[in-house]
Amino acid sequence: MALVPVSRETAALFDRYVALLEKWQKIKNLVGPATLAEVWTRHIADSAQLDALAPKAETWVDLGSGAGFPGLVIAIMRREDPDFHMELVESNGRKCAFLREVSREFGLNVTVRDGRIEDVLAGWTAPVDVVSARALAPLSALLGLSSELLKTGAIGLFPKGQDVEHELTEASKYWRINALTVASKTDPKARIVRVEALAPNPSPPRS
Ligand SMILES: C[S@@+](CC[C@H](N)C(=O)[O-])C[C@H]1O[C@@H](n2cnc3c(N)ncnc32)[C@H](O)[C@@H]1O
Repeated sequence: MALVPVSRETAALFDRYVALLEKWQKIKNLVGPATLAEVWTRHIADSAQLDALAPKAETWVDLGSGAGFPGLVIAIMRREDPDFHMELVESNGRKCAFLREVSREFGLNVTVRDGRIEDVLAGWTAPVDVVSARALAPLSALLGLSSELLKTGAIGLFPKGQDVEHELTEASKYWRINALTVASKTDPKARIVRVEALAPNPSPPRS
């Protein structure tokens, strides 16, 4: 966690979170087994670095949360802010059970939406400050999934690997994107795309 320093209390909760993840992993296989050896850098710090990119966000929606990256990590960091609320959208029932268990045990202000992103967001009307997704889909598809939230003022935070420029070029065929990319603190080849505004490209390529 030297890459993304947190308070001693938050570090202690991360310890408990990792212990629960390791316990559940044995029977529920929540994350890629090879990634567990590097859980602190690969999952916890990699998720925690998003906090500083939206420090005033109060309502945050994390798509395809898996075992809680980045959504549950952010909810742990913001647990003392009474106005903060995290929505985790995940279609895998085992992962939802884990997300609910950690949220309940830590008393977090989290709602777990057990369902497909497309269905959960279809009827969404509440204002959202941030929409995030890590390791879910190419940027173009992420923008499609989250476009209604982004068009109504949410910012998007999408951690990406070394193909980020290609993904931005592809996505800009379909979208006018106002975005900046931020260097990752955990991986020198990775970047985080921060989408600040989105509109459809008026002349998308013909399919
Ligand atoms: C590769 S995992 C990434 C999990 C987590 N974001 C991370 O970075 O570790 C993708 C997750 O998205 C979920 N997922 C994929 N498509 C989905 C959909 N259409 N609706 C809801 N969840 C979805 C999967 O069940 C899986 O847990």
